[in-house]
Formats: sequence, C-alpha cells, structure tokens
Amino acid sequence: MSDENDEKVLFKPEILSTVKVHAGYLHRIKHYSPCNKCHMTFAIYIPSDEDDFPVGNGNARKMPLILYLSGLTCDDTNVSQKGNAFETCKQSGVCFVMPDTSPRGHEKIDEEESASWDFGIGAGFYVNATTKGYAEHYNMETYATKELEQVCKSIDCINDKVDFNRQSIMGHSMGGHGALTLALRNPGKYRSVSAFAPIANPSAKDCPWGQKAFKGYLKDENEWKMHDATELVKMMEPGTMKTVTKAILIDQGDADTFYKTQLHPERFQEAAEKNTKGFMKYNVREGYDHSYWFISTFMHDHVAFHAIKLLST
Ligand SMILES: N[C@@H](CCC(=O)N[C@@H](CS)C(=O)NCC(=O)O)C(=O)O
Repeated sequence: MSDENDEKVLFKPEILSTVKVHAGYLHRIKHYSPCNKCHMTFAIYIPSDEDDFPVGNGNARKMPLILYLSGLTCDDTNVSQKGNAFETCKQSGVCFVMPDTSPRGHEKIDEEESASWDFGIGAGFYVNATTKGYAEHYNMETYATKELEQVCKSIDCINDKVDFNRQSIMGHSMGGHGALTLALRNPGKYRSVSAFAPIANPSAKDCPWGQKAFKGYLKDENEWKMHDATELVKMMEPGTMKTVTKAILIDQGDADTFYKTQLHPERFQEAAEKNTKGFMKYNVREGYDHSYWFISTFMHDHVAFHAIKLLST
C-alpha cells in the first residue's frame, strides 16, 4: 500500500482546536481529502443549542448551514477572525462552515507556483481542474459541494447539530465567484446565495484573475463559460432564476480597486435581471473597499438574509 493510501485509511478527521465564541463553538478540523489528495483544514461555527433560538421547521434540534467561500490568498482563518459572522449566526441559530481556498502540500506543483498569489495555493477558484498536473489535485468544486459535507457528517459533534438539507452559500471575491457558480451548477442545493465583491465574469478578457486561473486549471476554453456566473445565467431559459435558488444578494464597494478591473458584478446583475426581473438584490456601497472591513460591515445583513430562507419552510 502506498503512503498516500495509508494516510487515507488511517487519518480520521482531527479537531485541532475548539474555542467558545458568542455562546457557540468554533472548531478547526484537519482531515484527509480524497478528491484533492492532501490534508485539508476547515473551520465550522456551531451556535450553542442550550438557549432558545429559532431552529425553523424540519429536524427539531438541528440547525441549517451557511457555506462561506473565501477569496484569493485566504484560508479559513481570515473570515473567522475578521468576518464578524458569528454573533448573527448565534442569534439566528445558523451554523457557518469555512473551507480553505485550495489544496496545500503538493510540493511539486506548489513549488512551481510559489511566486504567484493568484494561482495555485490560496487560489483554487472552486473548479475541478482538467489540466495536466492540476486535474489530479485541484478539485475544489467537488470538495466544496460534496466532500466537505461528507467529512462534516462523519464528525459526531457536527452531524448531531447540522441539518444538511437546509444549506445556503456565500463568498467573497474568488469565493463570490464560487458561491454564484456552484449554486448555478447545482440548482436547488442552496436555498439562497450571496456574495461580497464577486469575480462575476471570470472568462472575460478584462478579468486578469479569471483569465489566469481558467487558463491554468481548464484545459479546453469551451469549459470556461460553464464556470462563469454571468455566462451561466445568460445560457438559462428566461424566467428560470427561481429554479436555481430562492434569492440572491450581492454587495459591492465602490472604492474597491478591483471593482472595474476584475470583478464586473453589474454584468451578472444585468443577466440575472434580464432573466427574472427583480429576482436579485444588488447594493453598491459608497466608499467601501475590497477588504474585510467592508465584509464585516455588511456580514450581519448577509447572514440574516440567508437565515430568513433557511428558517422558513
Ligand atoms: N494580495 C493581493 C490582494 C488579495 C486580496 O485582496 N485578497 C482578498 C480576497 S480577493 C482577501 O480577502 N485577502 C485576505 C484578507 O484581507 O484577510 C494584492 O496585494 O493586491
């Protein structure tokens, strides 16, 4: 048996740390990821169920889940330390899971990409790669939509508390792209979708982050549109946004230096509006930049937006 198989069989998910925050618990968990062929670390916040909070219908003592996808250069710690999400999660009775943004520890590929912060480590783009070298190890779409859930279900302190039938998805920048595209590619899986400053049209010539990532991860240019939120909406039958999810919210700061040079959220909004009038809410926030200061300011609105959908029948 190879070393890798040994690790796969022997390595049970390990809780690295647990801290109490807003009367709930933040766990950091390390596990083996078969789809990325490496160890991965994620965090999950679970409000305490000792107090009286709304748990909605369905599974009586289980809480719904928001999947938060982070942006370029991040791991699970950026949003857990600076995102300001947990107080509203606690008030609403909603769990919050924070995966890493790429596989790590593939020495050969990592060395090749070590000089680059917007490709490779910290920049998995939530796609399953099809290019040589990456196809075997960079499978963040499968990780975020399937494997992470399986790992969570295998851990009693998570499985006992989380109702995986009620999930929503959100993200920032590259993670906003992930939230929009993963919802569009998995209609009905996520009750609501939201994004801060998403990379909304990554296959466009005027999105250098998307061009670089898609060239590196996707071998055939025909695949690009299938991972581009704006293009995916343009391909949909008119009036069908409600088959994807119940609601979409996007916030964008107008002092974000990437707004007009990388992100182009209006293209997504225009396509969504054309498909289904009034379906999505889009806010341009005066003076806010791309940072976690912006995210932490509007995080309450986003978590509350998801909680309404997650706690209703
Ligand atoms: N390193 C890049 C910026 C990368 C960046 O802004 N990353 C965002 C996501 S796209 C982020 O959340 N960074 C981590 C943080 O602010 O904690 C630069 O110097 O221009």
